[in-house]
Amino acid sequence: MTLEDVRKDIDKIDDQLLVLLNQRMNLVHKVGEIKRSTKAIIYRPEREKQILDRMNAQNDGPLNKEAIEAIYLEIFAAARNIELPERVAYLGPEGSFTHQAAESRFGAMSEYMTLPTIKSVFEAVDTGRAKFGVIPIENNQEGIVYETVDLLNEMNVNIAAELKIPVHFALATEAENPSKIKRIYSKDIAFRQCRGFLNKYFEQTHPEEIQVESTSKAAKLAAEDPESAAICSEIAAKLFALPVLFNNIEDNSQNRTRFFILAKNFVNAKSENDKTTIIARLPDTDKPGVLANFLQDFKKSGINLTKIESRPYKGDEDFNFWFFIELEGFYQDENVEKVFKKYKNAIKWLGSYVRNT
Ligand SMILES: O=C(O)C(=O)C[C@]1(C(=O)O)C=C[C@@H](O)C=C1
Repeated sequence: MTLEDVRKDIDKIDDQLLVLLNQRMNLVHKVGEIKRSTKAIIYRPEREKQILDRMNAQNDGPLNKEAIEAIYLEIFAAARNIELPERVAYLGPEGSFTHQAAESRFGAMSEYMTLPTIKSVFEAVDTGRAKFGVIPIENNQEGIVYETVDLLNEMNVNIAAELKIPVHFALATEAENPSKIKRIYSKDIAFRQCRGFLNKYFEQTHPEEIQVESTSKAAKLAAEDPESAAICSEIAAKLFALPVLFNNIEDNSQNRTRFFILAKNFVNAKSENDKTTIIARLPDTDKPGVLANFLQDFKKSGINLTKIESRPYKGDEDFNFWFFIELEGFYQDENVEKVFKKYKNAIKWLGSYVRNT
């Protein structure tokens, strides 16, 4: 078979794929009409997960799980846009890891709002300027983002979904090789996380390290200065058409960030593998046993708590704390409901959503 022949066969398959994709989108359009008449929610992460699991179970390659997911997430995003175009706000700047996270879930067709602070993303969702908001909640190396936790306590928005993405840094530059690089731009945390790489490749030349407020700003500056490089995300390098010289230069390749997708008045349907996030404002936490008894009630009901963080009441003179808590299960599960009922005045439910591994 010649290259021409194979390409002809590929064209035939693409023709069929397009017909099938459009048939799928016609059905999605019908789903949209049904949902509009019943005022049902468009974004159904648990249904998307169910489809992905079904596809992966019957897949026998050569596409791997990640490739299937990437293709299908783009199909779902296009489908949601056909049902109803939804605006997505995310913590910028463009090219940030949050941008990457937002695109991985909402695809290329969605309308995005790039906002400068976590608070402004919450406000955009709260006021309806955006249907969804994407913000970081924690990094597995650096810990929790307290600003996000505090805003979840203060504002009234729900968690519609979580997603975790690997944090990979690239060295992007117009320079041909590391010896020509005189300056490196990046964020303090990125310099810290790539120290091993920097020591190895720049042991002789010691370029100046210039700290800027974001890795996308670093990419922008490096794109204007051929004697420099940026440590940035791949998406930022792409945005400023900056060639990537080295990929995955972080010392710890396990580095992952978890994001929440926020929405107003959002309730998921139960899936097979749910998590729930709540805030607990227990009275009298300075008295012995209050917190212990509360935690015991979860244990007695067989509920696994996966996270607990304590936060101070702002403006409070005493040392009282409220708690950010995550647990396994769905808010309507009998055992979860029972504990929630007992503490109904102390618990603020933020969301139950399908677990993203
Ligand atoms: O099944 C639905 O509820 C749909 O809206 C369809 C669909 C899909 O493309 O399969 C699209 C969006 C939802 O998030 C889940 C699934």
